[in-house]
Parts: sequence; structure tokens; C-alpha cells
Amino acid sequence: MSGVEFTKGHGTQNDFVVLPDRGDALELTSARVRALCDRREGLGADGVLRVVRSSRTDQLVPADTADSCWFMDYRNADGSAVEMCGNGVRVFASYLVHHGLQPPGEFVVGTRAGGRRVVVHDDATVTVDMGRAVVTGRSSAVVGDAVFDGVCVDMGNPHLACVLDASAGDLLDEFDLGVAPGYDAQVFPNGVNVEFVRTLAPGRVRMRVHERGVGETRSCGTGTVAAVAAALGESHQRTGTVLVETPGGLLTVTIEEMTSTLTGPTVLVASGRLAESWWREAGREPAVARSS
Ligand SMILES: N[C@@H](CCC[C@H](N)C(=O)O)C(=O)O
Repeated sequence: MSGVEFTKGHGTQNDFVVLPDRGDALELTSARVRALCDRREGLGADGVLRVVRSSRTDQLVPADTADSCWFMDYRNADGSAVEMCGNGVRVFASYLVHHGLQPPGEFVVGTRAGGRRVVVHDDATVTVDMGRAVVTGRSSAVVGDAVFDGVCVDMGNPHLACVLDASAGDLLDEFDLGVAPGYDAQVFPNGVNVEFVRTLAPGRVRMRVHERGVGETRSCGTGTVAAVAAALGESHQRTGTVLVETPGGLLTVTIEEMTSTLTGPTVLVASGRLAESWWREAGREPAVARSS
């Protein structure tokens, strides 16, 4: 059969194109990632998950990632290859089990941020051990004219989680996150994912996020863990389990002293093949204007 195989899936509406590449043979250029993620020109997604064996990949694979496990080569919609994607790992794990590449239950997925232990449950809910939410300091985000104080959290990828106080009322629903919030580039030289979170009741928060390399998304797994770590911290708690309402659905985050977990649903929507001509065209990088 001709054409590149794909599956489209999502975790709380953070959506991905999954590209199986057992032989590590796909030429996944930035241009192809951008075209795949384009919601008019391509399939439409927040990111791409290339499925490759750790031992076969030419990516930088951290030492704690077993040679034989499946590696999630994650790309943001803008084509950038970054460290980690929490919802992506959940969809990736679900894909592996559904397509018979991995028996159900517990196993490790390789990512650029290290190995992540996952459990795929019978109802396609997936729990990921996300590692420790490391608070590295404080900084601020700017939306329009407003400046918000935030907590810098390293989840393998960088986050700035701004906890809104109760007086902020419905502000969370009113933000325009169509434009990237401003941030301090000296604190985040490689860019940052910015979360806004509000506590609704003990053990329940609501979050919106602007993702680096994507824009506003309907959910972000690493972002929910960062947001919960920040929200717990504001009420002087170091650990706890919190339900996170995102525009795309509900996730459960548990923060422990040395690690954290993320649990939520995954959906595999469709599988198919990309037309060969589309893949060929999508591979062409746009011509760069030359100054003579
Ligand atoms: N949606 C993801 C995060 C994806 C990576 C992020 N945009 C970055 O650049 O760090 C998640 O579910 O964690």
C-alpha cells in the first residue's frame, strides 16, 4: 500500500497526528510537521508524534531511556522538536497498545526529557508518571495591559504557571490567548508554555494555556501538572491530588514529593494514509528570499 500511514488522536482535545516509523525512515521535516498540523491544508493538530524505536532513532535519547522502548519523537505544530508532551505521551501509549506494538498495562515511553512510565487502562484512560514538578523561581506574564505573577516550573519542558486569585472572578474565561503572553526572555531563553489557573474548590481548578510552538490549546498535560504544583504552592501545600478542568476536558493530577502523575482519557479518532503527492509537496521548504 502506498502513502504514509497515520493515526489522528487526542487527549482532552489536545490533538496529535501519530506517524508510525518503525524503520526510522520517514523524513519528517519542519515543513511537513507544519503542513500536517495545518487545520486547512493538512489533517490539523497541535503536534506530531513519530513512533520510533529508541535504539533506532538518531535523536538525543537520554540515558535513562531503555534502548528497546518506543520513543516519542514529539514536534510542536510550528515544527519545533521539544522535550516533553504529557497528553502526547498518553495518546502515544494508547496508540502502541491499540496497534499491538505493546501489551496493555505498564511500560516505559522514551521522550527527550527521559523515560516516562505509563499505565494504559482498559477504558483507554492513561496514567503517566510525569516526574518531579521542579519549581525554579518566579517570573511574570503579560496579557494585554495586565501583568500576572507566576511560578516557573520545569516539567522537562518550561512552564510559567500564573495562579489567579479569587478576586479575578471570571477573568480566566475572558482572556484573549490568541496572542502569545509576554514573558521574560532572560528567564526563558527557549520560550515557555504559559498557564493561567484558578482554584474553584479544594481539589479542583480550572486552567487555560498558551503553548510554546502551538498557540492556545484546549489542554496541556505538562501544563496541568505545572499549574497544580503552583496552585498547591500558593496554599502552602507540597503534595495533593487535584482535578483540572481544561477547555477540552478533565484531568487528574497528583503531586508527590519526588514525582507527579497525570491521568485522563485518550481517543484514537481515525487511521489512514497520506496521499504520496501531498507528502512530497509538504516536504518542500518555502523558498527563502535572497538578498543579493
Ligand atoms: N501539549 C503538551 C505540551 C507540548 C510541548 C509544549 N508546547 C512545549 O513546547 O514545551 C502537553 O500535553 O504537555
